[in-house]
Amino acid sequence: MTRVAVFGNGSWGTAFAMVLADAGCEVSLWGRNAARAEVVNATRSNPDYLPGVRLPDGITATADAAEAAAGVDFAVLCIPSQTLRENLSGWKDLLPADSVLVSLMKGVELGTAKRMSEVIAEVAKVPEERVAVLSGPNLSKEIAARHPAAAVVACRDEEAAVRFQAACHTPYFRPYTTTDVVGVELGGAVKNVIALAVGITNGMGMGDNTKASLITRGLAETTRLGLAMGADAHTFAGLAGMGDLVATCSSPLSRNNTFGTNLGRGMTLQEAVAATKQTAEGVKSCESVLDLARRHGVEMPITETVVSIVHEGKPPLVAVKELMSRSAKPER
Ligand SMILES: NC(=O)c1ccc[n+]([C@@H]2O[C@H](COP(=O)([O-])OP(=O)(O)OC[C@H]3O[C@@H](n4cnc5c(N)ncnc54)[C@H](O)[C@@H]3O)[C@@H](O)[C@H]2O)c1
Ligand SMILES: O=P(O)(O)OC[C@H](O)CO
Repeated sequence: MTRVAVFGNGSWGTAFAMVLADAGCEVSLWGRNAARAEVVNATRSNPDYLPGVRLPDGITATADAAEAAAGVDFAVLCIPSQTLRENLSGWKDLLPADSVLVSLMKGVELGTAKRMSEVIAEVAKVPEERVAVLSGPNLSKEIAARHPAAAVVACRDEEAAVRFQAACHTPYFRPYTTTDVVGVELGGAVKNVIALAVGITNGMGMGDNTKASLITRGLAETTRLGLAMGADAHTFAGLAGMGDLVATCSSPLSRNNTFGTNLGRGMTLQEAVAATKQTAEGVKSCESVLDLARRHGVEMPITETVVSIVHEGKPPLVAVKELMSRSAKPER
């Protein structure tokens, strides 16, 4: 039987542990809070993150990383992106030498502008063939309700991607494979920034034309960055690109979208942070995505606008006017 450790028992870590268990894996679900792990085992539920959802018997929760990592084929990492480096430093020596490390995270590291798979390879000192990424339109509550959805597993080693695809394939969760790790990770990280932009305009009372324009031009700037970094343009038309943008920018379940809506309605950054119980990766990653864009000489006007509103205190109305008054140009 395939053994998998999921590090991170928040909403996505728990929902994805369900997918793995439904696919027939033996799953250990690690969380830093021992009391929460006990509650999960005793009640077969995670009331803090997925209230009302019954967890399959194939999941065992633990706060002991060594216990979680013992003998696993795959170590799935699902904690806030900015905490990965520190956490993984403590876990790397516990993982079996032939295990594959899989990122479910959708962020870019502040300061280094590194993608999560790069942080994993660097910290765990593993070749990129042992690092995979899963991304796509996967709002955790809908996956936990077993509504049909698809995703992409990306790994430089296609055979490893196919093995993980089999480990998480269920009647309601359909994973595809690709070797375009860069494209899949950028799709996941930048869509959070675009969802903030959509949320902001939504909170300001703007409608669906605005949303569709931001999604489409957001995809254009994501693709520009991706091409500059060696990604495949097709990836951005797929599940990790357009697919995730549509889900995140349309859904009130999205934390990034909701965070943006709160800002657009007039909350300060501090108020919006206080109103957000879970991880909204775009709030920090908008700065690292912009950093990445500048390192690659790529123009990302929507990302720049989001940074100016979220971190530089620019009033949303002023920022939108500036975005719209940029010089006219051909569509590309
Ligand atoms: N929720 C979703 O629908 C969804 C879907 C796809 C991808 N993701 C991505 O998955 C990642 C995790 O998101 P989530 O939704 O599970 O977040 P969450 O806020 O629901 O849970 C985060 C988990 O990380 C833990 N955590 C927080 N700080 C930590 C630290 N310093 N050290 C160790 N653990 C810490 C929390 O206790 C919690 O268990 C993010 O990168 C997110 O973008 C989320
Ligand atoms: O709630 P969000 O904004 O982090 O989005 C969740 C997922 O990434 C959607 O695929």
